Amino acid sequence: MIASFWNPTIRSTHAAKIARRIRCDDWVSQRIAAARECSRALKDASVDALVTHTHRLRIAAREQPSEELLTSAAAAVIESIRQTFAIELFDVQLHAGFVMASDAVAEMQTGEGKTLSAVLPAYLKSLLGRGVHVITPNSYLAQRDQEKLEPVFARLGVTTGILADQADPSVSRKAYQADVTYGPAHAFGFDYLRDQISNGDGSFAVYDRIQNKLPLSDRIQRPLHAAIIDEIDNVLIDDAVSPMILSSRSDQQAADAELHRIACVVANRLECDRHYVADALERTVSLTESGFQTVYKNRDMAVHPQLVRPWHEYVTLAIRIKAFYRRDVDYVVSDRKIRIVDASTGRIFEDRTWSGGLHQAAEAAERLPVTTETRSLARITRQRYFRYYQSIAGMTGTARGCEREFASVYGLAVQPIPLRIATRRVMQPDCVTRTMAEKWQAIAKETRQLHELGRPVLIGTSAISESKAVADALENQGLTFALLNGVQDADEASVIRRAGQTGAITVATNLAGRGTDIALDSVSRELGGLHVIVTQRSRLARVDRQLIGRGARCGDPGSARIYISAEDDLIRLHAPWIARSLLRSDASDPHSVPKIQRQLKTAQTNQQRRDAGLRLRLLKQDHETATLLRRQTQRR
Ligand SMILES: Nc1ncnc2c1ncn2[C@@H]1O[C@H](COP(=O)(O)OP(=O)(O)OP(=O)(O)O)[C@@H](O)[C@H]1O
Repeated sequence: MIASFWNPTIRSTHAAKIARRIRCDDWVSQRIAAARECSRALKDASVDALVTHTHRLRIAAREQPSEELLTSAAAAVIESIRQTFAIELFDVQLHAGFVMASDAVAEMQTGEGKTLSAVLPAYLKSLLGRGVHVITPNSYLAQRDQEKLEPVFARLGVTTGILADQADPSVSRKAYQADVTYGPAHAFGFDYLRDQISNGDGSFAVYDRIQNKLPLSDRIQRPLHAAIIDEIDNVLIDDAVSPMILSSRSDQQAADAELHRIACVVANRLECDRHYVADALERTVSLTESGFQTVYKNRDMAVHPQLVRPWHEYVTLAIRIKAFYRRDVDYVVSDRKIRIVDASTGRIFEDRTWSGGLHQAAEAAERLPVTTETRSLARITRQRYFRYYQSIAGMTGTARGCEREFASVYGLAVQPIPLRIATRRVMQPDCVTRTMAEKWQAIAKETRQLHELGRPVLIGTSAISESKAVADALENQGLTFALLNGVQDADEASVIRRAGQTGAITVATNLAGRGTDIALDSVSRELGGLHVIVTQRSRLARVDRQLIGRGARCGDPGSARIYISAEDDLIRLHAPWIARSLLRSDASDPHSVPKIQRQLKTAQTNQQRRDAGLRLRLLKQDHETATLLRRQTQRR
């Protein structure tokens, strides 16, 4: 059991078996035709009739899941969506729904209508009455989708719930009692950990829910059954590089606060390569012999009564903060607290802290009160948590490149869904500049030209500091814009609602990079649709593709352009040789652009490989810890 649970070959074989079925064109077209046929019998059915239909399917689901059940479920979903929104589900949406109902990943291009595609698998899995989790990368998308789809499910007699941020356990418990529960991935993971802590036997890392001794009625979650994951590459891959850790938090002043402050002063005196060696990719620092001598010059520090770790570690923490962590990029300061920024979504984590004293080093560097270190109460990797579901499925516009990891880690096959209609997106040639300052000017100029034509423009930046730089450049051009970067008070939903209107200019961090649907008004559609500006290539190509996918959706017109400068993070940190060749050549020479593009793509592929290696290491560690704990428990 444990061996098969961890065996990548068994998982990949399982994925291949599913893939053979869902890749069969005949199977798909027969299912779609049968569902359409069956939905005709339900046309204009009353709510009572639809609820009765669901009731019949629930009985059938308990007896034996079958192809007929799938067809009847699809028919009910088609009809409920038709009655709720007065629209007809497209074939590609049904196709994606069937793929997910078969426990696989549907790769459907951005803007093709994934939100509605998820209704079919969620409805089908809910028929067993054991709860379905519809998991999104963040709370905004969870709430938006639950509000939008609640009437569709209600018409079918299926209840929905939403996991609110920082909700009381009793409120979350109620949300989990619904047939379909929406929420961000971290909320599900942390509720699982909360239940394990209440269980109190500390063995949760090895034994899953079966082992939990807490009565079901006292747990927040029901036993994990089915998960449908939106933006599945973000949830299961990008965010899986670090485990979910539930910790006890205290805002009290740390006993060793003064030591962190002194460490900052010492760190400022040390020189890179002379006193320490820094690895910018791993964000690690090691002291040289000369560094050690300088750090321990004052011998009293080695035996200071408040030390909770060796003195030189305080100094290396302070150096790491100084060298690698940037305000308004990696963290923000608000209410005299450090708040971490999620690099992949641009969101600000309200309740997370760095561990191992790093958070305290950042507080000291920012001259804030230094708080007590959090104590880790429970942890779980995302890989382990999601494997506890009896079935998982998901959807994304960017699964390409992750197929092997999906198969070997989660047993998931990936099925690309054909485009409904050819995209009308015009990719403008990349714009290359030497410096950031030149880039901001070029972006402001292009924005003004498009704004004068009335076209809406979305400028997607990689960090909060960058969004502020763009904002300054636009203000210098006398342009009015909406800023969405997580630190301002603007209501995210209303900014997104206006972003596609004629003449709108929106500057956003990755907050608007995934899942957001920017609707055009009729005039902006006539004028050529949304123009998306990518201010720099991200370290992962999938993040760029998602941002570009905010425009030209569902057959709409639109365009996009990527800006590149020698000072971009991807170049600075991961491919400095590109900066050298860029500075040597004429940046405006169009012949040099394809070469730079190729080099940047290689840098992105290398990053993807490096991250995959990190996740593999984490998985191995997790497996080893689990095996060790299991042996210890058996010996007891
Ligand atoms: N069957 C349909 N008929 C008409 N409009 C639809 C249909 N399905 C979806 N849409 C519309 O298409 C737009 C895009 O849908 P949606 O946001 O679900 O796309 P998506 O694939 O999730 O995009 P992303 O990959 O960016 O998350 C929405 O405005 C939605 O209302």
